[in-house]
This record gives sequence, structure tokens and C-alpha cells, in this order.
Amino acid sequence: MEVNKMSVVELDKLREQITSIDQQLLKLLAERQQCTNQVAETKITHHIPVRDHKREEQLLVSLIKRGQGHGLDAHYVTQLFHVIIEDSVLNQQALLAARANPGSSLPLNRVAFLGDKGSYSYLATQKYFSRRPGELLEIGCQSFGEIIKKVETNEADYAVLPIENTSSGSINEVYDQLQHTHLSIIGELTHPIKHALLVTQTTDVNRIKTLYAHPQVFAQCSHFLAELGNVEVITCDSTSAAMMTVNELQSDTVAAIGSEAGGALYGLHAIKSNLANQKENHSRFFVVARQPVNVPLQVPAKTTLVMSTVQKSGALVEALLILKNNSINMTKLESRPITGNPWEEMFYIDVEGNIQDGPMQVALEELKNTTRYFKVLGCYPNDEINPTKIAAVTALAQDKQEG
Ligand SMILES: O=C(O)C(=O)C[C@]1(C(=O)O)C=C[C@@H](O)C=C1
Repeated sequence: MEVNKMSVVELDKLREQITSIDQQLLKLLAERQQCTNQVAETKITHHIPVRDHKREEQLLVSLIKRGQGHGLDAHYVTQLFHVIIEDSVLNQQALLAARANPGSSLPLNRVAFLGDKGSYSYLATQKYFSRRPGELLEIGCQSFGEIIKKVETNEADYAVLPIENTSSGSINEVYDQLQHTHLSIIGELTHPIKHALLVTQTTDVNRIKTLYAHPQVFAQCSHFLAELGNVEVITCDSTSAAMMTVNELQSDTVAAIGSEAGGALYGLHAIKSNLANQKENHSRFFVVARQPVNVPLQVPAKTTLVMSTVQKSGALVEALLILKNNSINMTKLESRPITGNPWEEMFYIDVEGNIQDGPMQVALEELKNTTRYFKVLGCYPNDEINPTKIAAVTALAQDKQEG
């Protein structure tokens, strides 16, 4: 008994120490953020690009070495600082973008998204707007059409639309909506999609008889569903609708599939995680607004185009060659049927580059002249911060230590 009491006291003391260390870490991270925001100001004044891969590599190599000196694993240090540097780059990009578009910073950002509190679109909205000035007013919608309409009619300032997922592919309905709106893409973000089995009661996976989720979510977790066997699957308009239903039912035989963070908003907890077929499951979202944005040249940019080619063989190849000849890297090509014109396609193309760049302007002009229909859907800061490669950095650090 005495021993137990002692160990509880010891544990409490150690936990106090951990809490204090974590609080210090938070303070230091906030200090680092203030410092990198000042770096952004200097970069604005002196027209220096936000990203400096050489500096990042030097920093990582030196941190890995120091970490090893403290007994910390190189992989752990690399992962940790990738997150820190990614956050720094995204914050700096947001700051530069806000400066380049002075009128666009609103005291209140009214944002339309799919579903309600807790949906993946809701979490993506929170993440994107946390880097932007102004308050956030979330406007949950029931369909992509409703989301777009909210912005078109000035009931919302922005829309957050999922465009593709690493396991279930492109979201065709969003592509079709983008073709018919005059709204512009002003930003993108990728958000990890981590599906968990969410319940209200203490229960077991084998007791679940009914599952609620969005159809895309079921598609992404098809292997898990096949393993589950005889369970009734009920599709919902959104992940949040699924969570709400399970919360209302308060039964130990029903579950929703969604994010753990979202589920917590409805009093749900996870009894199984990582349900998606693919381990790396991410969704990419577009942020759209009524006016296009000006992306500063110091920020890596992407541009999304939509076009239909003339009906002759090799027309698409010719269009793509225009990009190649101007050294423009294409990151995505998607095709969608054109309503009323059987066998004709509308092509959606994402390229790396800013519409203000010389080669990009040449390519856009050529494309305009050679295609049947052509429109720039938007030019926006590239949100995909490819971190400096872990393996190369780790090997380098180990070499240096050994040598
Ligand atoms: O040192 C810089 O130039 C920074 O902007 C800071 C920082 C960082 O967070 O460490 C961020 C982005 C750059 O690619 C390199 C480093």
C-alpha cells in the first residue's frame, strides 16, 4: 500500500515536470513563429523567395547532429522539424499573400463548406483560415451546388471544396461545378483524412450492426467493411450528419466513420483507427472566392486551367506540348464529359507556376489561340510543401558524424 502511494506521488511529480517542459516547448515554438514572421517581413522588403531549400537542409543536418548528441533519433528530429518548417513556410506564404492583396483581409471570413461541425471540410476550413487574419464564420451546406451559390450571391466570402482524395480519386461533381461558375480558385490545402470507428457507448467492433458514413468514406474504407461482414451500411450527406445520427441514437450497436477530432465534437470516441484502405489518405481542397488573388512572385504558385480542344487527333498532345516547351510542369490532368456533346471532354490542368511569370503568359496565350474553350480557374499559393528529403538528410548527418 505504502509503495503504491509512493509511486503515485512519484508519477504525479514526473507528470508535473513533463507538463512544464511541454509548456516551455510551446513558448519556444511561439517565439520561433514570431521570428519567422519577421523573416517574412524582411523577405517582402527585399524581394527574397520564401522557400530556401539550402537553408532548410543546413538547419536539418545541424539539428539531427545535435539531436543525436542528446540521444534523439535522427528520424524523430527530422519529422518534428518538417512539421515546424512546413508551418513556418505556410504562415509566411499567407502573410505575403495578405500583403499582396490589401483589400482582401476581412474582419470576418464567411466560409461555406460541406456538412457541419466535425466534417473533414470543416477541419480543413479551420486549418486554412487559422493562418489568415480575421474571425471565421462557418456556413455548413448540404451540397456542392449550395456552397458555390452562397459565394456567388455574397452570402459567403469563400468556399472550401474537396477536389481529390489519394484513395478515392477526383471528386467529379466539384470539377463540373467549377466549370460553370465565375468564382476563382484562390488557395489550396491538403488535409490528412484519418478514418476512425466512432461510437457513443462502451462497445466492441464485433457488436456494431449499423454503420453511418458519407459514400466517399465507405469507398475509402472498403477493405475494412469487407472484413466486418454482415453490417448494415447507411449513407449520409456528410461525415458530420453521420456523427450527429450516432450521437442521437446512443446505442452500442451503431457507429459512424469519421475523424477522431470531429467525433469528439459530438461526444463520440474511437474504438478503431486507420480504417482507410490506403495508409496515406489525404484530401486536397480548393478555396474559391468571387475575386482572383494576386500571388506574389516570391511564393511558389500553382495555376488551374480548364479547356476543351478542337476535334482532331493529337489536339490534347499539342496543348500539353505548349506547356512542355515553356518548361511548365503539369501536376494534374483530369477530364470530364461535356454535357450535351457526347464523346467530347473538358480538360482540367494544374500546373506549377504563377500567371505573372513570362513563360506562363506565353503558354497561356498560345493555349488560348489553339483550344476551343479556355479559362484560367485561378492562380494560388502552392500549399504542397515538399519537405527536404528525410533519407538524404539522415544519411548526410550520419556520414558527417562517422567522418
Ligand atoms: O530562414 C528562412 O529564410 C526562413 O524563412 C525560415 C525557415 C524556417 O522555418 O526555418 C522557413 C523557410 C525557409 O525555407 C527556410 C527556413
